[in-house]
Amino acid sequence: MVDHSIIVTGGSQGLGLELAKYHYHNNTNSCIVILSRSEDKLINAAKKITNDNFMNLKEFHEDKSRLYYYPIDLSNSSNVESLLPFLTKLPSIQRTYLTAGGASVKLFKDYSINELQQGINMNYSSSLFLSHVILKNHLCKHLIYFSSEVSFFPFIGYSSYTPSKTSLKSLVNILRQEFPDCRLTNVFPGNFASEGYIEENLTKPEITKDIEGSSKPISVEKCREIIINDIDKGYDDITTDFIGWVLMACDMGLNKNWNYSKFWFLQLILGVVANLFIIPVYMIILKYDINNFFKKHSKLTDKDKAQ
Ligand SMILES: NC(=O)C1=CN([C@@H]2O[C@H](COP(=O)(O)OP(=O)(O)OC[C@H]3O[C@@H](n4cnc5c(N)ncnc54)[C@H](OP(=O)(O)O)[C@@H]3O)[C@@H](O)[C@H]2O)C=CC1
Ligand SMILES: CCCCCCCCCCCCCCCC(=O)[C@@H](N)CO
Repeated sequence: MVDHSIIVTGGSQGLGLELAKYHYHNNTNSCIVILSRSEDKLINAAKKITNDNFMNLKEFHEDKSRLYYYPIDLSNSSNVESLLPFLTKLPSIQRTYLTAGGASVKLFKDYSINELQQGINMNYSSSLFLSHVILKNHLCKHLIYFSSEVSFFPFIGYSSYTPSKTSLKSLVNILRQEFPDCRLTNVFPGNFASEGYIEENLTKPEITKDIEGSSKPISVEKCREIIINDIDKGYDDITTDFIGWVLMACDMGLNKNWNYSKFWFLQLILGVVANLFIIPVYMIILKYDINNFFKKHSKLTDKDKAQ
């Protein structure tokens, strides 16, 4: 008997698909809805989750299927508002995973204006608008946001991505105050080997790879396991590797009263000590490395010009 629903945005690939698959097989009394832009990708994902027992949410029929897909660009505010009638038809929504997002990683000068707009759309608007529809209409009491470890520490290469992920973190802190009855989880993943991650690595500058080297990519399954375990234990600020935990410690500041993360008190102390003694040294070394990167770069482009 289906008695609740779980929504997963970005459910057509990567971590979103993995979360949908997990809940479909482990919560057999739930109805799962996956959302993303591409209908083809959604249908392929639905086939991976269940061989043929899935439907378009527009034809919702609780007794016929437990898996629904809905093609939608979640960064389009009027599209998102028009989802409301479909969402209200669902059995009570227990969790909403706002997984949609993704990074294109290169130097600022190498983006087109359109790519910069896409960065905001995918990583901020896509979670902002759906949260509004859900919270305003009391449709779900547990929303899970996907920021990133980069939201604690912005660095070269991620200019089209990090500012939006930091905005999400800030949004969640405000919404926790405005919706005290709701559980708002913020996940800050480190690298994990999804389709999106493989693609971003094709353009990622060497210096960016060097800086983020301590966040070794884990598998999508492992990432899902860490997140679900932490959610089940009651944590609401979740990182997926050690460097993420350290970076969160350094960033706690005014958030500390709203942070519910693993060993948060230890984090708070470590953060104070690291900000005083370790980070300033690290930042000097980083500045030196970035200078060298640009020197090497300009030598290479000079060579190009000479040829
Ligand atoms: N992989 C990593 O190393 C890390 C990832 N993250 C974050 O975790 C989340 C999942 O990452 P990952 O699995 O790698 O992502 P992928 O890039 O592999 O997949 C992104 C998903 O988001 C969907 N999507 C993108 N834009 C929109 C939109 N405007 N409307 C609706 N759906 C959209 C895509 O589907 P479609 O193309 O069909 O729209 C796709 O299903 C993302 O938010 C990402 O930023 C955070 C830290 C590290
Ligand atoms: C003591 C202080 C030392 C500071 C060391 C800095 C290390 C930075 C690690 C950042 C890892 C970022 C992983 C997430 C990347 C991401 O979100 C994308 N891959 C998206 O797909």
